[in-house]
Amino acid sequence: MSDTEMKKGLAGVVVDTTAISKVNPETNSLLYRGYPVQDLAASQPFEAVAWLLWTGELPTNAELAEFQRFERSHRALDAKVRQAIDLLPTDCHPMDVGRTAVSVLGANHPQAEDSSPEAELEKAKALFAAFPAVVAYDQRRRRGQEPVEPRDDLDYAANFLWMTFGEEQPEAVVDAFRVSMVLYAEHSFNASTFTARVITSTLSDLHSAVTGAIGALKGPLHGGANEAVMHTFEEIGIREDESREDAAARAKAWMEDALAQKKKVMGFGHRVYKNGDSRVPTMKAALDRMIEHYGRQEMLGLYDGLEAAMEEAKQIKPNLDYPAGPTYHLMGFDTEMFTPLFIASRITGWTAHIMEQRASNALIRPLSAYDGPDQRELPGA
Ligand SMILES: CC(=O)SCCNC(=O)CCNC(=O)[C@H](O)C(C)(C)COP(=O)(O)OP(=O)(O)OC[C@H]1O[C@@H](n2cnc3c(N)ncnc32)[C@H](O)[C@@H]1OP(=O)(O)O
Ligand SMILES: O=C([O-])CC(=O)C(=O)O
Repeated sequence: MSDTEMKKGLAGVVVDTTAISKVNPETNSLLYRGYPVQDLAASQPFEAVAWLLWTGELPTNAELAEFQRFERSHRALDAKVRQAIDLLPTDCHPMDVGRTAVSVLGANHPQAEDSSPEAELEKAKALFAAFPAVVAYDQRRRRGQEPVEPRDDLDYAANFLWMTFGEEQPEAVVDAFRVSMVLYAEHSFNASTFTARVITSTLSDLHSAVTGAIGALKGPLHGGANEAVMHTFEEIGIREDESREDAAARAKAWMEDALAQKKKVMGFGHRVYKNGDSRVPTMKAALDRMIEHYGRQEMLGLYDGLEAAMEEAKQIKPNLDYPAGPTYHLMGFDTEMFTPLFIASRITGWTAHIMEQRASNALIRPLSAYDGPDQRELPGA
């Protein structure tokens, strides 16, 4: 690329190095600090994956136990955050609630303006621990339900579901949720992470960078796609008593019609992976387990029908948001809450990148090619 060549959307441009994750479209693989993501999803608590992303190594048993103690003692919904959320309408988008909550947490953090590595790690851990209560509180207030206090005998994933639904969830459900958290945690220089890095590159603070990242994640071309996938399913119509075959046929017809109208269908395609998203097989397996658990074969029909029709027409593969959306639906989350779940997970990757950017900073400021009017004189001059 010459110095002046323009790359719209920065497609194909390498902006910096990172040691946090490796997205490899050739081998269709994703490594977090060298470990295949599917191996982490098969064996690690989400707390251990967060630690890995921040520090570069999996925690020892003692480190994990200490971090889990910290996480459990920082779970309760902050009173000021609760007040701020209560000022927001119950029909605003839950991503606005998440964005506001992080902003309030930043404004009230005693080390808000301390960007030392120790303070950054402390803030990342506290944010990781605090965010599930924001999602759970917001989900419940929208349903007119009282908040549920965290339980410190449950791990991150089990407690997240407990605070949201007020009932302990079966092991299979907790595990599928944990898997989704591990898979959503990190993906190199995606739009929201890049936003966090741009903000950090001005030497702004961690909570500002995460708040900006949430804004970038909200859009349907990025994290908002998991919500949009469910809107597609809802538009097609979810009929619990329908056979898998009938659901697939209706979904296929819907997709053919959408593509004939040149619509973009969320949950398909990816800027980096052109041959399938490395995380989809693991997330799809978790979805299959949920479909089995809840006895909802018609959901599989909708899933398969859309995927097959897209493959036939355009050979475009599903991305992670495609299996994640129906998984969260089956667990009982409202559709609008899906992208805040992505925030809860990606806080780990964002904050790891914020620390990496700060440790080796250069202001991120690309050039633009001007295509406005030539220099001209003011009228009457
Ligand atoms: C966790 C995540 O954030 S994963 C991404 C989540 N986002 C989505 O699911 C949104 C839907 N997908 C898309 O919009 C795109 O695939 C993106 C934005 C993710 C990546 O796009 P890009 O690499 O910029 O490719 P681009 O959008 O230019 O697509 C290339 C071609 O494939 C088509 N295409 C790509 N994705 C889709 C889709 N989901 N539905 C229909 N057509 C699509 C485009 O229309 C375009 O066709 P054309 O060349 O005939 O104009
Ligand atoms: O990498 C991307 O562009 C989007 C994505 O899949 C992610 O952030 O998980």
